[in-house]
Amino acid sequence: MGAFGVAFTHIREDSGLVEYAVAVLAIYLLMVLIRRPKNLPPGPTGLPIIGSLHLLGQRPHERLAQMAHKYKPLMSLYLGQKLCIVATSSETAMEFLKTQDNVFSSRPPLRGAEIIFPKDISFSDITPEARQMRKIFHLQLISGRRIEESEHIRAEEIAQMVRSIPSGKVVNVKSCLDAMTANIFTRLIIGKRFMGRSGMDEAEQKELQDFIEITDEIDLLLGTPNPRDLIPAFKWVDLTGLDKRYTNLRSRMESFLSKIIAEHRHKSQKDRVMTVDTHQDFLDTLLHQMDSTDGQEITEQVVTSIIWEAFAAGMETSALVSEWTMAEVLRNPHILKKAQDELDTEVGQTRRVQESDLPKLKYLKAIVKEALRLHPIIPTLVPHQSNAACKAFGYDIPAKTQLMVNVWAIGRDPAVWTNPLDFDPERFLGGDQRHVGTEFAGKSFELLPFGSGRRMCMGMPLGTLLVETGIANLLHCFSWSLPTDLDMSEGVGLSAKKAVPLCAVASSRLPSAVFVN
Ligand code: HEM
Repeated sequence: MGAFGVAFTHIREDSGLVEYAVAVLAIYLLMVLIRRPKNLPPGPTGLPIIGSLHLLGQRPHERLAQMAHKYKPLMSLYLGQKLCIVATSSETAMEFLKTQDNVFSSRPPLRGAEIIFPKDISFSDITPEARQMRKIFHLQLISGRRIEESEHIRAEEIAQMVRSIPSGKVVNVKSCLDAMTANIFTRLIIGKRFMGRSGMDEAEQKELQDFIEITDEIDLLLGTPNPRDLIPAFKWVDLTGLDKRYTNLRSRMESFLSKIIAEHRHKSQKDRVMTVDTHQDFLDTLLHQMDSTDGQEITEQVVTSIIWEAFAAGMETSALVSEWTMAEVLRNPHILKKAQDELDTEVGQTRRVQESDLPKLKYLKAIVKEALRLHPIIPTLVPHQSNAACKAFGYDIPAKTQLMVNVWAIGRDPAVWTNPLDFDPERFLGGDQRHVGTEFAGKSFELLPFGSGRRMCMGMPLGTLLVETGIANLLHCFSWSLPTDLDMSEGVGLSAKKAVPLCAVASSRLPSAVFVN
């Protein structure tokens, strides 16, 4: 059942409330029909009250791509009562993310985000206050200087991951990537290492368990559409129980972090439980900012939002891209071989890959780019919203219209990509002259796994560095084979996860001394 299905199951369970809601909505609907704007892009008519929600199915990006065949690459539809436009071509994406980026750089208000992440970056409009947060987020976590300073963390965690992989046995590759990514992010952000530690006491195990549950719940709740966002008559009733879950989650996030803040404040770096790093982590710098402005600009509420947002935005996305990339390489042995040949030539067999090797690894980089084309983790981007009425392609788009850009469908458009469903890194290396200069940093509108323009992913340099170095190490250190046929299906929901975790057999291909360092 898709995320929309999950949300509406709760409604069906409480039929009394449904009757009440239907009566109120019938009246409301009449008013809406009378006020429906004219000259919109084409799209499905939709049903009363729910609009076209029922058409979205388990993987909305797939259904929207099918609908775009019928209604053209710019279509409009109602999700509940919310008017949405969907861009499904590089031209329409460019119109909204570049030409009219200033109009479409707002976010629609989402009840979940308002409660879970008040005063955040990703779900707020770019106000002067938010600009200040974005600056701090950039400077203290993901700027070039910060990335350079934290290289040792990524190197140590990747080394730990390859050491933990047993030779000749079936390995759950997804779990290895998840643990490595989580450790990098927890060390960068709160100076702690949670995963794969032995000898944890009860309090530490509880802390780890809390961390996993909170991050899973954030992911689940943000991926579950709330009828209150889509159908104004539901605004006053929490029919699905989602609001209660948001509030519970937020208080768990606060209490988890207040303990960590207390540790940061009251213990010296050396004494901190589980602390492994001596440099300032992201939380240290936020607390410093908070103290130096007397909490005027940055309050503990803001710190809580930004810290959890950094986990939510960077951790799972990077791990999922890594898993899809590995899966594509392992099901294409000729690509695996070519990548290993490149690694042996450029790095040799007497040491592991380091970040400084990456500029030489052109084929490896093309592999990651190709995985991002076929498997963008946020297939229709985080929703944008117009902050003023505008015209596009001859249509009238009212203010407060939601924009979805189906980057999943754009990356598979046969008019742009030759054999779009084939995994073919060569297409970026001269195999298709049209794509020799295609990149994913927001300038090539046929490849937008990080979006483009003002709301583009802020963490792209860190995310790609982590994915490329992790994948390079896994391919360099091990020969790989698949124990069974690889299931490449996508799970349900708004983000593109692999439905079945990747498992494979790894055998060491480098001398054992290489694994020690
Ligand atoms: C390879 C991994 C990643 C992928 C595929 C990815 C993808 C995306 C996408 C598609 C968006 C939405 C863009 C839009 O709405 O137009 C986004 C937003 C964002 N990402 Fe990433 N991301 C990744 C890693 C990271 C990392 C490591 C961080 C930082 C720790 C990060 C921080 C953010 C933030 C703060 C936003 C919100 C930007 C805004 O609303 O202005 N991401 N990301």
